[in-house]
Amino acid sequence: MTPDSDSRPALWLASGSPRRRELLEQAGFLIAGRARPSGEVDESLLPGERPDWAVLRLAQAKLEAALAASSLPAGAVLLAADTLVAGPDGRPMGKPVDAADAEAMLATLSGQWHRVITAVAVGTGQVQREAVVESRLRFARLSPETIRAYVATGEPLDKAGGYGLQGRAGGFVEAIDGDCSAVIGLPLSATCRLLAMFGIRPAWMGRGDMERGDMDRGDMDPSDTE
Ligand SMILES: Cc1cn([C@H]2C[C@H](O)[C@@H](COP(=O)(O)OP(=O)(O)OP(=O)(O)O)O2)c(=O)[nH]c1=O
Repeated sequence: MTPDSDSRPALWLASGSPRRRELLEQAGFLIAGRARPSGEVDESLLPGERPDWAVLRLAQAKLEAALAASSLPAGAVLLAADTLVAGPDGRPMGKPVDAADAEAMLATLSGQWHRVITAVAVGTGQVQREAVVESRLRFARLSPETIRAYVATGEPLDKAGGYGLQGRAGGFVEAIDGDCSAVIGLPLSATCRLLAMFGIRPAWMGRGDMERGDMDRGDMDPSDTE
């Protein structure tokens, strides 16, 4: 899809995460392009910051940085997100800095319940809306050999908490209470709801449905909502 010449809403990704792109495409959204941030977004956490506050702050910061980069076409609706793991003691875990850090994270999660929290922010230069979705997962006990071998695959290094539910670490998860898509990086149900507020729906729904306004998620003006 090319940038909209007629100002119809078009989805632009303020994210470089391949998982987020795949999840949106899997749900049937057309992605007009990637909106790159105006500068580097500092993802470091504030002292004592709660993980649910941190993901919201960071998703908003990513969205704002991309909105600040000019040259987006009229009708561009941007989407950004952030995911953090909150360890068994509640402390936030971002992406591991190296293999040793990944091993330490996985040892902390071994045999324990923990939370994965994702915030998604959607908006234009005028209006932004956000959602925060939290899931709980319990890991099986992981031996040091399992942890070492898993980290050696390289899979954990670009993922919060040092694992990918959608990958080899799917075998570590004994129980999950929440939204799998949110764990992988983008809560699809909440995202569909937010995008619908901006007039963006999956391509398979067709524009006829949008124009008739007969879908349950309503094409509302996001500025009319709380
Ligand atoms: C827990 C978990 C995280 N992740 C990923 C999702 C996110 O990409 C990543 C968390 O890092 P983020 O900082 O949220 O995102 P990102 O840097 O990958 O991408 P961007 O900021 O450009 O949008 O961890 C998985 O893929 N699977 C999982 O099971």
